[in-house]
Amino acid sequence: MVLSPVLGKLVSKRVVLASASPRRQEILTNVGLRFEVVPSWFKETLEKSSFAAPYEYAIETAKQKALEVANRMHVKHLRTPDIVIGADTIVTVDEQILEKPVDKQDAYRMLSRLSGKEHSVFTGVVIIHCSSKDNQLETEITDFYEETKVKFSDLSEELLWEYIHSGEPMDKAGGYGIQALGGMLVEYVHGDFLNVVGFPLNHFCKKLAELYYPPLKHTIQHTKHDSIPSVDTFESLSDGESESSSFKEHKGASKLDSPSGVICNSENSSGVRTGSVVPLENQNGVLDSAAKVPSKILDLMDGFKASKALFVASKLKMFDHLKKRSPLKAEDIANEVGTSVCGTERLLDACAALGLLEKTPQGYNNTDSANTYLASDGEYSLHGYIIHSNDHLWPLFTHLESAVKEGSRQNHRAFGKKTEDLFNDYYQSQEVKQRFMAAMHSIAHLTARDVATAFDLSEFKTACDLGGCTGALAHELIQIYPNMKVTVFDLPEVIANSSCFQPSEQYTAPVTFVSGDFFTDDLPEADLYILSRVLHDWPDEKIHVLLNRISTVCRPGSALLVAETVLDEQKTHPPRTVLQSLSMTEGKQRSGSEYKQLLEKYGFTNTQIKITGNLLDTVLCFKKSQSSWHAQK
Ligand SMILES: Cc1cn([C@H]2C[C@H](O)[C@@H](COP(=O)(O)OP(=O)(O)OP(=O)(O)O)O2)c(=O)[nH]c1=O
Repeated sequence: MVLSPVLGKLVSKRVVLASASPRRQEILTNVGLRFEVVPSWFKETLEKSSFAAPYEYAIETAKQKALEVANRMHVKHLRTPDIVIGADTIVTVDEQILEKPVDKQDAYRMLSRLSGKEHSVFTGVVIIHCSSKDNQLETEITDFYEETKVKFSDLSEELLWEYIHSGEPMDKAGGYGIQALGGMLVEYVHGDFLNVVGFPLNHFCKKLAELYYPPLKHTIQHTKHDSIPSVDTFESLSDGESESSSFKEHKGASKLDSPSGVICNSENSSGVRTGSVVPLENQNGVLDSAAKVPSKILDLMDGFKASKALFVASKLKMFDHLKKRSPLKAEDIANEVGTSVCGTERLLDACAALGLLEKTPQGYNNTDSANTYLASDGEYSLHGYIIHSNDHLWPLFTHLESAVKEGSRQNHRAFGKKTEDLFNDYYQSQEVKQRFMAAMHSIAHLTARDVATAFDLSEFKTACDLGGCTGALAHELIQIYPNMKVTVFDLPEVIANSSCFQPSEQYTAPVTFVSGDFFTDDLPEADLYILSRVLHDWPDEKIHVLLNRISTVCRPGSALLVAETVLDEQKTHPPRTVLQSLSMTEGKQRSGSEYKQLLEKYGFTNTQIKITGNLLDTVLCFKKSQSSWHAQK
């Protein structure tokens, strides 16, 4: 995200493009945006004459398309996206709005009106920020439009019909596609070319920049406000929650039309910024001089301290104590946990500085996030995974230098044991086994909804989650698809310990647990097999055995759902997954095309990939009939 770092602000969000237009998908994919495509069902039938200007019609249509998708995802699929993007492109000539032609005659009518003339192409775009409050969908809508002027040459009847017979006009506004054969009809274009193709990318990036970083009032008159902000401005910001709160703060500021919150602090200090020694801020509040602070690099340098503070506070169950009773002073917590008062106070302050706790004169409180994700009994507790990160990943990563030099996992240095012995240990020590399962459960529970709903799986009557561990995904599946019967297949030691992770509610169709080794034992029959966070862990030889076995038991028409984080084709995104590879397992993370290729090798076809933008993406593929698979091999 070098050219338009503002798009990086969307990385941690569930972004949905409410459009079936392959051009829009391509434009946004090409700049590295990760999003889901959910075409809108809204019929483009608004009364054109009720709009004062054509662009108002395009914006309203775009808005209705996006709102329809946001509502449908919220109500029907129980998934509220963070951002829905909608667009509508129209062509106007002689004050008439032209949309997509309904048939060849209609295309002829449109193109002959455009022949030899200049016309306008308008794209209306809306960006809807969604949230869910008391199960109600709440939306904040931002819209804009872009106009591009296009002039056609005089078109002969012959050329016109030849073009129409090419089939190109039919799914395009005004009956032409400037990006392909239609380009030959065009004498000039004034304005954004991509706007004609269906998505005004430049204006979109500027709009996002305005939304996430509105210009400061005191500097705006000195700055030309027509460029996309510089790299540091956006990339230095962190992911996740803090991002959405920064969005709110800045949006609030823009509504009030005067700096407030974070921005206000920088303006207050502007009083001392008159001398030449103190660098001036640019329109985004970032220092402009050569002395500007490389905050991203500084954050990376300090990242390990923040991780360790989180790990230790979790290990000492400070978030659990604060969930039970708060506010608590440092001495109270130190007494409960058995730690020094001064050390505890420093750790609690660090957690408050990181936004995990709130500090008040009465003592410390958990934030909502700490209650949900950090307390060990939180609804989506990550406690298990945090402890695993502290006890297992941290020691491994302290030997990263050796790992890079030797190109291998450093279990021998970190734990004094070879990888195989360490693995066997997991199934001997009850405590380590429980800890590992708790870690897997944390992530599976947190990602279950995403994985279960990325595709409509209602056609499958039976599913088998191979390596399904505690059954977190299986339980989510039967909640969403009540007619589905789900089996969890995992090692006997895992199944024996899974009972303490079962949800308290009673389900009418319980999950079945079957023990076995998916490399050697018979796999249960199912219409849908699931491999969630399995493939990236194993070397190619093992994957060969596993996929071969699944392919053999899979009937034609049955499917395999793989849940993993799918890397981009360059394999540098998302960073969390790229960093995970540094633990040097024998397995590897893969890009979408690599998963597709791998699955095709084992007779799976029609591969569809859903990038959820969250922790796990999903790949769904179907078993080919035996004959066509063998014919291809
Ligand atoms: C003028 C012109 C339009 N187009 C396309 C862009 C849009 O996809 C289409 C206009 O129709 P739209 O209704 O804007 O979009 P769509 O139906 O393709 O997709 P959705 O409604 O699901 O968002 O015309 C070109 O591809 N090239 C061109 O030169």
